[in-house]
Amino acid sequence: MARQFQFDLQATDGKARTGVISTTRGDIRTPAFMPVGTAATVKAMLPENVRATGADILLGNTYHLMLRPTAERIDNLGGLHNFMNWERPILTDSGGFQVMSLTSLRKLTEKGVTFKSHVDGSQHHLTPERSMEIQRLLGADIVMCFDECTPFPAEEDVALESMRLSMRWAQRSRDAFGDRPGHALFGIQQGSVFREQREESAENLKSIGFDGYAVGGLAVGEGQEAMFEVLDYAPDMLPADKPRYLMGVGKPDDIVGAVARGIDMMDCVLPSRSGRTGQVFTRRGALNIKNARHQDDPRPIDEHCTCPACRNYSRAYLHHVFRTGEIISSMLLTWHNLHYYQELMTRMRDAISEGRFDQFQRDFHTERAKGDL
Ligand SMILES: CNc1nc2c(CCNC[C@]34C[C@H]5C[C@H](C[C@H](C5)C3)C4)c3nc(N)[nH]c(=O)c3cc2[nH]1
Ligand SMILES: [Zn+2]
Repeated sequence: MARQFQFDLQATDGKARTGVISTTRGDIRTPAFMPVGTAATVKAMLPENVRATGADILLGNTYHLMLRPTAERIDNLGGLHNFMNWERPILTDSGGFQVMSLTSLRKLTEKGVTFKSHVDGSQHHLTPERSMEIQRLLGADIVMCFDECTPFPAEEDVALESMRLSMRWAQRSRDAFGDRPGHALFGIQQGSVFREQREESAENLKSIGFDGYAVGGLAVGEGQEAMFEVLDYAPDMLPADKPRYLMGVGKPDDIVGAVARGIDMMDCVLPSRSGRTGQVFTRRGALNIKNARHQDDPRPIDEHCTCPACRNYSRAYLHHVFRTGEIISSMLLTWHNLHYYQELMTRMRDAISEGRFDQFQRDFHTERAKGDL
């Protein structure tokens, strides 16, 4: 039977790679940026418009959906793809990251995490086994191991224990996931900013065996310099023939730097969440449309951009509808940001295919140095 989840590397340029992950629900062009669908929706976007920006895969939200409307209800309604009208691949995180960042009343033990719902205060237990069941009920094409994202900063011995817990949970996740053709399970490397711990984690994950490997425990406040220092070696510890997913990244310049260091997949709330706060991304860097300086500006956000916001609206208009709190503001700014991110991925894939990624990186930073936003 044709392998249902297949990563075909098509070109490399230095450490940067481009290829295609073929799945039963469609192909994912890498390097890939995955927009975030928080509670079964990419906020302010219709799924067909998310697709129009160029997205091949979305993120679902295990933590929110398990609380409301519950994974069982979504399963009874035909799964998350059907529920949110997105028929292409969906990746779901395992829920642990959110529990640690959203809930205060929680207890972490070898078994898993016990916490109180921020929705109605009800008590919940998340374990590797329950996380695998929830992600199966949601119907995710790519499932993430249940892990603990080690907080930053962490003492070396604390980070070591945290990583080893995640590795025991990775084995339990693998065992509970079972054999599910057409569905993939990704392991998550931990080890904070400690090289030997990153190595031990990678070796542990490789001995268990996964369809893809995530670099976890980054973008947690360490800053870009420290993150790039870890990315200078951590991805290389993971199998070269499997997708490498950097979790929670990031700003456009983080993304370019991560791709240059061998990362294939990324997710971040930034383009959608910041769009709703007026922050928009351009080749020259980010600007905030609510700034009064835009109120008479007839130009589009970015004259190179072909998104509906840049084709049909001025900065003055976008400034106005943001200031007046019009719903169209969230729609247009989110659409522009997601389009900008996908266009950045397209430009990187083309540059890697044509062996000119170094030139792409130089041009990317030169453009941003020009200012005149
Ligand atoms: C921002 N920095 C960062 N993120 C991280 C995430 C979440 C990735 N995004 C998924 C997520 C998280 C939230 C917000 C949206 C929807 C849904 C809930 C899934 C994206 C991480 N997730 C896991 N399982 N492990 C990590 O080490 C980790 C490290 C991160 N460092
Ligand atoms: Zn645009």
